[in-house]
Amino acid sequence: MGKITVIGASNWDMFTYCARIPVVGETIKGNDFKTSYGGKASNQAVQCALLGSECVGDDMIGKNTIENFKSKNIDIKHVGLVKDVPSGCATIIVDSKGNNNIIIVGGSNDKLDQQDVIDATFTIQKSSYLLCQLEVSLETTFKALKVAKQPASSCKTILNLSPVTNDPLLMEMMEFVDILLLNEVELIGIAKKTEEKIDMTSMSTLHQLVLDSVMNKYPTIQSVIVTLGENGCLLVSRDYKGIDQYTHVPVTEKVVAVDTTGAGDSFTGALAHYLDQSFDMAESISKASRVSAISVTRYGTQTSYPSKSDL
Ligand SMILES: Nc1ncnc2c1ncn2[C@@H]1O[C@H](COP(=O)(O)OP(=O)(O)OP(=O)(O)O)[C@@H](O)[C@H]1O
Repeated sequence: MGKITVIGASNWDMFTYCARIPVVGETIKGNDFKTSYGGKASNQAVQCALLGSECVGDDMIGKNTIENFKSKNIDIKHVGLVKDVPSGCATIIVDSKGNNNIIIVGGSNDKLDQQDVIDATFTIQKSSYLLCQLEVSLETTFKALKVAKQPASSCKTILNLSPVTNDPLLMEMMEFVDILLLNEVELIGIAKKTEEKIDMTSMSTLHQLVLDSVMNKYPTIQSVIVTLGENGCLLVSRDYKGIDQYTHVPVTEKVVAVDTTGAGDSFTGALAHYLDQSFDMAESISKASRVSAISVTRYGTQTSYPSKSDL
């Protein structure tokens, strides 16, 4: 099996748990406060590593975070410390149903640039998968995707479209993506639709949105996976059943969610791990769903992720 390289952000997550999310100008009492290592790239690398994959991090963070990566056997060759810049951090408010609101301050993550990617060229091109998100500068992510798809490289690219943006650069980036992973809100975001007008529970409606906003526009994208929370995932793939059909992969077991923060990252990291282990797409999705279902039954982001021995 190859290596999985993850490029993007690492944060210090601060969780406030409360009965409901306050409205603007309101002060309420919370029930609990917890902290955890977070950030989309960092989360995805940790979930890959907990399942047994060899991972390379590529971001800029604090000393404790580097220790956290080391303790998970993540290769930190390309992880850097930036002087005089605070680490990225996320303030997360979780209500009693497990729903959340998040504010992210980029800090050192905003310093990750194209030169950092160029320095990691050899590592990226020798990897089986490159995992990217949209939490660091688009130019940096774009560069990483281009490096991965150079003729000398056989690295496959997975882009997790989060947090979603309608920056025109994103349209150019899509040409370098093999697998696009997004949730239903992000799908509506790139389709430039409004949620109220779409029946989100209809798989055929979501399938049509995937065709119109991704598959018919970007012929290089092989597969699109839309994560649907407790409703599982929708897969549309050129190399699975063809794009005229969709596959709905429901969640394998019903669970009681206490905190869904980072479920998407758990799913993304696990998916890369199982694809790298040569499971086919539908099987990898089903296995990744099981991993992320466990993560929503526990509090926090990385603190909620299961390892191989928990499965
Ligand atoms: N309540 C749940 N029960 C079982 N599985 C769940 C539940 N919520 C999420 N999952 C699993 O996690 C996957 C990802 O969840 P979701 O679609 O909520 O991602 P997301 O919106 O990107 O999450 P986040 O942005 O909070 O990280 C789902 O496809 C599903 O497999």
